[in-house]
Amino acid sequence: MIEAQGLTKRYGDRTAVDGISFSVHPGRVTGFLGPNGAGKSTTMRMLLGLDRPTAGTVTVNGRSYADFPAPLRQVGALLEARALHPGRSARDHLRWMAASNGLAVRRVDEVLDMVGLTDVAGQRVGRFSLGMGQRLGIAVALLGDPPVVVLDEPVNGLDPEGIRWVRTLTRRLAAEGRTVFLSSHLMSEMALTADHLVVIGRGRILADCSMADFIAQHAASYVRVASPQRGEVADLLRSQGLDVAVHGDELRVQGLDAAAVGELVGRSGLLLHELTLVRSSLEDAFMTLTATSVEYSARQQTPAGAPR
Ligand SMILES: Nc1ncnc2c1ncn2[C@@H]1O[C@H](COP(=O)(O)OP(=O)(O)OP(=O)(O)O)[C@@H](O)[C@H]1O
Repeated sequence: MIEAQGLTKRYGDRTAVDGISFSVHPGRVTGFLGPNGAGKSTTMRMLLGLDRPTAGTVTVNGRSYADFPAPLRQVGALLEARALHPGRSARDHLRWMAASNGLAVRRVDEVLDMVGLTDVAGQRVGRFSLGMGQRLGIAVALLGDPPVVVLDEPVNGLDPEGIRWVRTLTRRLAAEGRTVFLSSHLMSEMALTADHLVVIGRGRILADCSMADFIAQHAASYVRVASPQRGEVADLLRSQGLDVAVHGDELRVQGLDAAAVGELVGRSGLLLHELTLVRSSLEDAFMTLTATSVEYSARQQTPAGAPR
């Protein structure tokens, strides 16, 4: 389990992470979301002992990363493209990582197989594509068979097959009882992968809840209604106290489920051509929740003198 308590990082007068507390539990995939500059990478770097908190703590199974005698056995991590020796082969890179961390060299072929790099294991990593480099980074993360796996943007540079592979892999790691903590900009992918979400904006926690609760709380679903008698249907639904918005040829109705809307209209004898429950996506929910954080960071990044 990963636990952050009052975790804070300041760079000069800029607060990148502002006193956040959260827990990442084993047996499920926890997604870590936030707009650009929200503090995700800084949090992950502190978790992995690459940056020192200004205040607060972050621990893995009760200990700081720096206190683990063999960290790769405890926490496997993929951060943004790591420095690889371009002349070394993928297999040699993994062997070197295994040897320098006291891990069994036979594990190298197992992880090469797990990430689908067996056929190219002898090639120099300098000639690897971005996606192959990501797979190698994931192989390093899994080398020590760790109970906790932290992946920052693991699907970057992967093709659709690779993206699906990361989804299956992370879900399997969680099903094996591991703690899986994952960031991604691909919302549709995160919606399919994560069970739980921690969302940050401007260095603070905006949400820490299940995926289902997040979507239910932060984006509204509605019933799409199409009818040749649109005006009468709208009047009827409004007379029942429902919220009805007109969008082109369709009505968007909130306050009742599709079956109940259909029964109401059906009893009145009016005609219906379409009745569909439209569920909001994770992306809608994320945009709603983080709108202010995004505006803030957009303003922050406007160059001096540029029109606003
Ligand atoms: N070494 C540093 N020195 C100064 N400021 C930094 C440093 N690292 C990060 N920051 C600032 O801290 C804030 C959080 O950055 P961080 O990279 O953690 O965000 P992020 O959520 O990972 O964003 P992205 O999705 O763009 O990677 C940003 O405002 C960033 O400019």
